[in-house]
Amino acid sequence: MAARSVTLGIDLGTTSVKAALVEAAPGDPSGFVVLASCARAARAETAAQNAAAGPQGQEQDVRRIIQALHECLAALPREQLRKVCGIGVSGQMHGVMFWKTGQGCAWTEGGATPVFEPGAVSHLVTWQDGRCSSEFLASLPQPESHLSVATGFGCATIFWLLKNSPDFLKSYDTAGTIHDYVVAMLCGLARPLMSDQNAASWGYFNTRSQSWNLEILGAAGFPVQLLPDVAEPGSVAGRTSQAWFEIPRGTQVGVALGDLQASVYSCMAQKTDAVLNISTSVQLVASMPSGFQPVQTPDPAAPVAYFPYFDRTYLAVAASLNGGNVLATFVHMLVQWMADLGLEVEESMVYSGMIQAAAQQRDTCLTITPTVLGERHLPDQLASVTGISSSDLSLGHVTRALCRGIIQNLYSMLPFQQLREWGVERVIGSGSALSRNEVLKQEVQRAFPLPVSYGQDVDAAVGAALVMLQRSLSQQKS
Ligand SMILES: Nc1ncnc2c1ncn2[C@@H]1O[C@H](COP(=O)(O)OP(=O)(O)O)[C@@H](O)[C@H]1O
Ligand SMILES: O=C(CO)[C@@H](O)[C@H](O)[C@H](O)[C@H](O)COP(=O)(O)O
Repeated sequence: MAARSVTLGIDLGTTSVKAALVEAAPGDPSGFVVLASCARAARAETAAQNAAAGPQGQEQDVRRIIQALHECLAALPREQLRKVCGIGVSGQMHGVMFWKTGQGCAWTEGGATPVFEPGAVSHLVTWQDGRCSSEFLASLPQPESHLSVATGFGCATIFWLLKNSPDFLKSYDTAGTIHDYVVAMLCGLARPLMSDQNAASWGYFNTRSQSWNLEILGAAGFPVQLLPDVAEPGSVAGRTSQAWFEIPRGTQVGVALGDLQASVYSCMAQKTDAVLNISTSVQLVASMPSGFQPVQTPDPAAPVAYFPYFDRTYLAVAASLNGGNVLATFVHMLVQWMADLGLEVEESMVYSGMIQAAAQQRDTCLTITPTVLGERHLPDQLASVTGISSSDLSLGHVTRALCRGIIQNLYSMLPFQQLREWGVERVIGSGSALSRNEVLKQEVQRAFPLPVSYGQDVDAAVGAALVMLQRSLSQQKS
C-alpha cells in the first residue's frame, strides 16, 4: 500500500497567517482533501525602523508574524502533523527583511515542542511601503527585465536604505522575503533560496535568464551580496533541522512561493479560468499559453504585469494595491471615530454590520474610487468619492459603493474584453476577504459577464501544500 501523503501549506499573508493540511484523495474530483486548516491575524504592523521613511513607511514585526505562525501550527491536529511529509510555504510578495547569517533565529523548547524565535532580524518592509517616491524611482537605473520597479519592491527598498540609512544595512548580511526567511530558519540554511516568483517581485530580475541584474545593480553600488540564490519553484530548499510541532525532523521544505501563484495553483482548474483573489490586496489573473514571453521592455504605466508561474509559464496579473485593505481602513476609521466618541466596538462586529447593511442596499449612486494606496501604474491617483447626495449616506450605501469601487477599479485595470480575447470562460473567486463578504461577491457577479465560482478561504496555504503534495506523489511513483 502506498504511504499516506499529507503535506502542510503555510501562507504568510499581509493580514493573517494561514496553515492547511492537505492529503491526496484519488477518489475526489480535485484529487485532494483539506484535512484541517487554521488562520490567525498577525497584527504585525509597526512603526518604521528608519524615521526617514516617514508616514509612507509600512513595516511589520517579524516576531509577531512568527508568533501567529506558531499559533496556527498549535491549532492543527497533532496526529495529522505527525504524518506530514512535505512543507510548502508562500507569502506576501515584494517585501524584504534582513537578518544576520547564523543568528536569524534561536530554537527553543516552546512548551511541548521546539519553536524558533527570530533573532538578529530587521522588520519586514512590506509591499504596501510607499517610501520610494516617483522621483526616487526615476533616479534608479533602468532594469533589464520585463517588469518595472515600484515602491515596496525589495530592490527599490534596498536602494532607498542604501541612500537614506546605509548604516542600517551594515547590520545585516542576508535578505529575503518573510517566507524565504521561514524556509531558511526551518531548514537551518546559511543563505536563503528564492524562487523566481519572489525574485521577480523584487525587481531587477530577468525571468528569461533566471538571473539578477548583477552588473546594473553592482554599477549603482547596490549590495548585491544580499540577493538570495535563485531556485525553481516546486523544488526542495532543504529539510527541517528540528522536529517542529510533531512534524518529524528531516521533512522536505519547498522553496517559498509567491502567495499569488500559490492561490492560483489552488484553484485554477483549466487554462480558461481567470482567478480573482481578494485578500489584503486584490489580483485578477489569467494564464498565458506555454511559450508566451513578455516583451522585455518594462512599462511602468501598464496596469497588467506578467509574473512567472511554474515551468517557465507566465500569469497575466492586474495587481491592485487596493483590495480588502480598503475595507479594513474604513473599519479602522469607524472604530476610531467611535472610540473618539467614547464608544467601544469590536472590528468583527463592524465588518458583519456593514456587510449586512450593504447586502440590503442593492444599489447606490455614490461612487467611490478606492485607491487609497494609489496603484503601481498610477501612484499619484488617490481615492475619491463622487455623487454624494444626502440620501446615499447610510452605512449600506457607503459599503456597497466601496465594494463596487474595489471591483470596478480592478476591472478598469483588466477589462472583461481582454479576458475574453485570452479565452477566459470562467472566473474563480479566492481569498478570505472575498469568501467572507457577500457584497463583494455580488459586485464580482455584476461586473463580470461570466460564470463565477469560489475556492477556499485559505487558498494560498492550500496551493503551497498542493505543490509539495504533487512532488511527493511523483516521488512515490518513480
Ligand atoms: N470579520 C471580517 N469579515 C469580513 N472580512 C474581513 C473580516 N476581517 C477582515 N476582513 C477582510 O479580510 C482582509 C484580509 O484577508 P486575509 O486573507 O487575512 O489577507 P492576507 O492573505 O493578505 O493576509 C482584510 O483586509 C479585510 O478586508
Ligand atoms: O502585488 C502583487 C503582484 O504584483 C500581489 O499579487 C502579490 O501577491 C502580493 O503578494 C500581495 O500584494 C500581498 O498579498 P496579500 O497579503 O494581499 O494576499
